[in-house]
Amino acid sequence: MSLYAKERAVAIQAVLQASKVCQSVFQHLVANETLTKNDKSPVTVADFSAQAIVNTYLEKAFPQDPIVGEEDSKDLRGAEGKILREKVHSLTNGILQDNEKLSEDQILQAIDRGNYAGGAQGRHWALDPIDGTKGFLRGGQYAVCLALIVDGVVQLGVMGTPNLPINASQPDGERGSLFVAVRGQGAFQRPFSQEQETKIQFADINDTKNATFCESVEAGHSSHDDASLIAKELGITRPSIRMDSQAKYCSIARGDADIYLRLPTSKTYVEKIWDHASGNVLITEAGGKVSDVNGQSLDFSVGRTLSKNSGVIASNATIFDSVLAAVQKVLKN
Ligand SMILES: Nc1ncnc2c1ncn2[C@@H]1O[C@H](COP(=O)(O)OS(=O)(=O)O)[C@@H](OP(=O)(O)O)[C@H]1O
Ligand SMILES: [Mg+2]
Ligand SMILES: [Mg+2]
Ligand SMILES: [Mg+2]
Repeated sequence: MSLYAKERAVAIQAVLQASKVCQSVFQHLVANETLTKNDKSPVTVADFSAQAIVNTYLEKAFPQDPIVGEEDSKDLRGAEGKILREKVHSLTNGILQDNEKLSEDQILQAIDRGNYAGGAQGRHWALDPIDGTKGFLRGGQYAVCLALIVDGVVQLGVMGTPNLPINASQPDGERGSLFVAVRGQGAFQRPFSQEQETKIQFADINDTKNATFCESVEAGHSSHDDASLIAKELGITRPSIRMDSQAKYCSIARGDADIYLRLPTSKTYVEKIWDHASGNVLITEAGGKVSDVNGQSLDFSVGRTLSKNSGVIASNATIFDSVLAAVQKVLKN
């Protein structure tokens, strides 16, 4: 049996079920189901349900493993949280099998298993139950992102992208893909609808002027102005692909585009490990390279955030040094 085979299988099942709950919530979504958290990012019933589902699957299979999850149950507790709690309860159980159903208390506990502080020792999971919540709300791209970190290094990443076309050249075709990578074992994609996996890799590219780059839809998450200066520096003439969520990592890893740019918009924002862990191993296993804007590897060993890093860039290994040089030239000016 290959290394992390059980973790891989459990993570796939957990992400698939969580992705289904997100699809189901979207179908039932009404505007007032959305909460706004203090950091001004929206959080929905689906974020909570997806975290409850993934954490429940992980607890069953790996009861000793701690989890760093984005959400906590604070807004679901007490009289104030009653309506939301009931919605999360019924939607979560709507996806789980009869023998898996959870009480309200079990859901709150499952969500709060995501409170681990992270760190350099041993193994833990990093979970973003919905990455790109804003994309989810606008019917755009979002991703359920789960990664296993061992002694500070990401070893396994699984992402579910319910709205991403399985084949980028057929944008109106079937949607819903899983992306899976284990360190040293390659990167793969499969549709939600069947288990057959296909190996994926970056597009062949030798000259940056033929590249396409991906960036956030939200200018507040990655500087669009700096990205356009970097594109000019690299001779890129194609328009950028603006896409919500870690689906950007999936897109470049399978060759739909070539470069991922996440350029700091403020000196104070610190990236979260769950926003980059699964993408990190997917990029490497698909033949790419990833670093922060200073050329440093992302350090997943320092807790819940990437406090030693600033921004993220990723691309095919062949053009990576040129991309990094252009990023540094623009950001130094
Ligand atoms: N200021 C700032 N800078 C950088 N990143 C930020 C910032 N604020 C929020 N976030 C995080 O961005 C996550 C969404 O990722 P993207 O920016 O790629 O998607 S999007 O275009 O914004 O939807 C989003 O993840 P989710 O909350 O899981 O959606 C946030 O963790
Ligand atoms: Mg969020
Ligand atoms: Mg996120
Ligand atoms: Mg999220």
